[in-house]
Amino acid sequence: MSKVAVLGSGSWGTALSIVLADNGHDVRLWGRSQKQAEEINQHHYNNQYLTDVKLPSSIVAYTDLEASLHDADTILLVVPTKAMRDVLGELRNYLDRPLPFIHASKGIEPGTHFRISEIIEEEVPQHLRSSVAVISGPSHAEEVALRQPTTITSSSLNPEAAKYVQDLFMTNHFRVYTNPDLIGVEIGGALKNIIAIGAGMTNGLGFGDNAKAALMTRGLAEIARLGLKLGASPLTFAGLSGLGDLIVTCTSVHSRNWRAGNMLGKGKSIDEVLNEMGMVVEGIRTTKAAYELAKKEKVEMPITNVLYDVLFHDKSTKEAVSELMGRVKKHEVEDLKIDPL
Ligand SMILES: NC(=O)C1=CN([C@@H]2O[C@H](COP(=O)(O)OP(=O)(O)OC[C@H]3O[C@@H](n4cnc5c(N)ncnc54)[C@H](OP(=O)(O)O)[C@@H]3O)[C@@H](O)[C@H]2O)C=CC1
Ligand SMILES: O=C(CO)COP(=O)(O)O
Repeated sequence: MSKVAVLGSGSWGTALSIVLADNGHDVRLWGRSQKQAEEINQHHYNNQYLTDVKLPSSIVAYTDLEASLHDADTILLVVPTKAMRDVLGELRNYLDRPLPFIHASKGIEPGTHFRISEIIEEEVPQHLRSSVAVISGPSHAEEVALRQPTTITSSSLNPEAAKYVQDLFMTNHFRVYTNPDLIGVEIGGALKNIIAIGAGMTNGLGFGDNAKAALMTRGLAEIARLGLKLGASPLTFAGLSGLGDLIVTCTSVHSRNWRAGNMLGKGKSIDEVLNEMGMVVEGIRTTKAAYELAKKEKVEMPITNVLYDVLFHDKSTKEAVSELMGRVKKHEVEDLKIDPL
């Protein structure tokens, strides 16, 4: 059995801690809030992030990062993307041995356009990490915490590391596949959040299922277009970390990205939305990163581009829809220009 330091005690870190504890692992769940740590250690609840879910008593909460890492043999990072560098920067001061790093966060960093595995590689010296892996797929914390059937993918450039993650998490209600396409898995997980904001927005504007299906399908096309340019396999985008996660995030009331988009579609400002959410909406920052990356790579991403203007340049949501619907005529599948019979 492993001793896992889970860094990030929000909804997803807590839900994954339940999976690990159910599998018999020792979990040290690190977060910033003393009040929350006391609630977990004394009463076995994290009600701020997972209301009314009783946690296994083998989950021990920490606010001292060094103490949480003391005898850990595995690190699971689950903080929002914007906090990743700060946490890694502190963590590396407390390690004196190489450990496997796993992350479960979904984002791309604006400016550098790094995926999270790349941020880990930059922040943690090689002699302190034995491998880097990601776990990603259609998995709302609220359902995982209730032990409802969930499937997910683990990926690493090191096949043994992906298998280690599979063994670490796999239970009879949490099924883990492996996929060697690290770029595709991380890009799919991060970019589906942009499309989910758009899907929520169409709902807020009063549109129905046709608009949602259109955004999801054309959204997947542009995610795959960028992913392929970056070296991902096209098949990954049809898998759990691509289409699977896109479906769950664009159609579930649990999705914070969908809910944020829905509020924007109803006319709320971005500041009002963020104040009301109280949880991370990764798609906002990732929209900026993907917008920049698409420009740099010269990849056409029309949905990302209009959402960038809505989120960062006050374009109205109605204008965004007209702009998308009024684009020049296109082939649906760029490479498939079959001559008519
Ligand atoms: N929720 C889900 O269903 C899923 C989420 N994810 C991904 O997991 C990642 C985490 O999301 P999630 O747990 O849902 O987010 P939540 O909003 O539920 O919680 C965020 C957590 O991050 C902590 N945090 C915020 N800023 C910092 C910081 N600077 N340093 C340390 N800790 C910080 C918060 O602490 P505090 O309370 O002190 O502010 C809180 O514990 C995201 O990348 C998300 O996309 C992936 C799959 C599913
Ligand atoms: O990634 C998720 C589900 O797989 C969670 O999505 P949200 O961050 O939109 O809630």
